[in-house]
Amino acid sequence: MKQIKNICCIGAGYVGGPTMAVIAKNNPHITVTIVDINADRIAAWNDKDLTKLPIYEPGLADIVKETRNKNLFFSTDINKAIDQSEMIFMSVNTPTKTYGKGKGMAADLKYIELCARTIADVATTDKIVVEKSTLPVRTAEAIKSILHNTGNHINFHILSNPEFLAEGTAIKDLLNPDRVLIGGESEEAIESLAKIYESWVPKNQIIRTNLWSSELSKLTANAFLAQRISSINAISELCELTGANVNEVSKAIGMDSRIGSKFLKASVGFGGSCFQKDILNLVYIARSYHLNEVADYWEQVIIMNDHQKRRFSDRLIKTLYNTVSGKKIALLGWAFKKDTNDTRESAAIYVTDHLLSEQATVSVYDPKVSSEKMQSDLNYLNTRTEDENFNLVQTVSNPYDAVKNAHAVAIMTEWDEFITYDWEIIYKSMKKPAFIFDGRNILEKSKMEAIGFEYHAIGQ
Ligand SMILES: NC(=O)c1ccc[n+]([C@@H]2O[C@H](COP(=O)([O-])OP(=O)(O)OC[C@H]3O[C@@H](n4cnc5c(N)ncnc54)[C@H](O)[C@@H]3O)[C@@H](O)[C@H]2O)c1
Ligand SMILES: O=c1ccn([C@@H]2O[C@H](COP(=O)(O)OP(=O)(O)O[C@H]3O[C@H](CO)[C@@H](O)[C@H](O)[C@H]3O)[C@@H](O)[C@H]2O)c(=O)[nH]1
Repeated sequence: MKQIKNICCIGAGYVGGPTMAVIAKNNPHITVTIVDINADRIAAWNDKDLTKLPIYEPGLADIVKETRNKNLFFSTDINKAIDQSEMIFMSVNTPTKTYGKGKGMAADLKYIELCARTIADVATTDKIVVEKSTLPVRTAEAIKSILHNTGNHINFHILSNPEFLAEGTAIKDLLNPDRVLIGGESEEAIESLAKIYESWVPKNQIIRTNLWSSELSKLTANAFLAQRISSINAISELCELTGANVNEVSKAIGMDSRIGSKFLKASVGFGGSCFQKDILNLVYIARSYHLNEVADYWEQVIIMNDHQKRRFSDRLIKTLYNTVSGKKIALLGWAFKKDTNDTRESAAIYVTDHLLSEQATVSVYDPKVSSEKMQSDLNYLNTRTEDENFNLVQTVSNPYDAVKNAHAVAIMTEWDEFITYDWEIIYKSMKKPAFIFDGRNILEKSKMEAIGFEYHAIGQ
């Protein structure tokens, strides 16, 4: 088995940063260099002020502080880091394609292909190349073809090692993973990677499969997780019409050990950079094999999620006497879940866009998301001009400013601090009747009603 002394990770994002920091922490004898084409991102990772790291994750700054410039390095010198490493992780983004064949469905593999080509061009010694990005099943075949056709007689071994961390709990998940999955063809390469994980992960939790099972397991895990959310969200709509309470239904079914209690929280709809993209990709792959029933089955998870987001804003508008025109709506939360500054595919973006189209003005507070990010998320939708978005959406750094004179408060993210606010003061500062639309079911209905609010939760 090859002793790994130098690791390079291409992509200093939400996965590359935390994953490599944890590998470096647990393997002080290995030098880990994370590289990226984005110089600003690398500069932020190198910032002395740890509050300026490009990613907010509980516990991350401490590990970066402990390892940075000891055995963890951030750099833009991609070629040098590749050449000096025996093992290279590819942790670049694989977003949904926005052009050409497969537009809106397939994964865009241009970044991963560019990584493979750079490795092929630069490498002068044998390398183990690890797919850390989430990829369509059989991508390793294309990577192999690119690497093996360089004609420079270098041996490349390709492994699939998908990442299962969730944002907001990335460090906890990395330190105590349910399992580590390694797919590959070369036993020696597999064992070299397993050895790195064995420095903190129990051996029986490191599983080995063939390449294709590993690639497909990642898409399947996300499809199953998202499917649970869409399933409970589908039931939440029925609850609202029948007097059942979705929290009670979740608890009742979750205590069945065959079902399990996790991932049964009804919400305004799941967001994040992964679930939608990975299921669309799975649907695309199924269709490309002419498996239409399989594709339709998984596509329904997305259809249900889009319905849930739209249903939330429809209900808000309907309750506010069928119009929000000229009304101020306060949004608490913009991130796609608590404890992260990531906003990709956050339900808040789509709810805001719908409310703006109905001529509402929106005021937003999020403890970790910048005003610039909120505006750029809205501008990306291209529904209206940047100036219009800027004029209609007020982004504030104090939650009490967001709710002042608002007709309704919509809770979009389950940040813990929202529960502890002085809701009496909020009530007093709002227009009456004062409405709350709790997209995360985090507040207590009876308490809110006692204060005077008209309180609407999901599935109640
Ligand atoms: N975000 C998550 O929670 C999560 C969890 C598990 C798996 N994944 C998967 O991991 C992959 C990365 O996700 P992410 O959230 O870290 O993405 P990200 O956008 O935060 O980071 C990707 C980084 O790769 C860089 N990059 C792109 N092409 C490059 C190149 N050729 N050379 C050097 N750098 C390059 C980008 O500049 C960017 O900084 C995706 O495939 C995603 O599906 C993400
Ligand atoms: O019961 C639940 C659980 C989650 N959510 C929402 O679902 C979305 C995704 O949440 P979560 O899965 O916790 O975060 P991600 O960071 O998107 O992590 C998912 O996507 C990653 C990227 O592939 C995987 O690595 C993780 O295992 C997988 O959980 C968020 O909007 C949550 O608010 C709910 O609405 N109800």
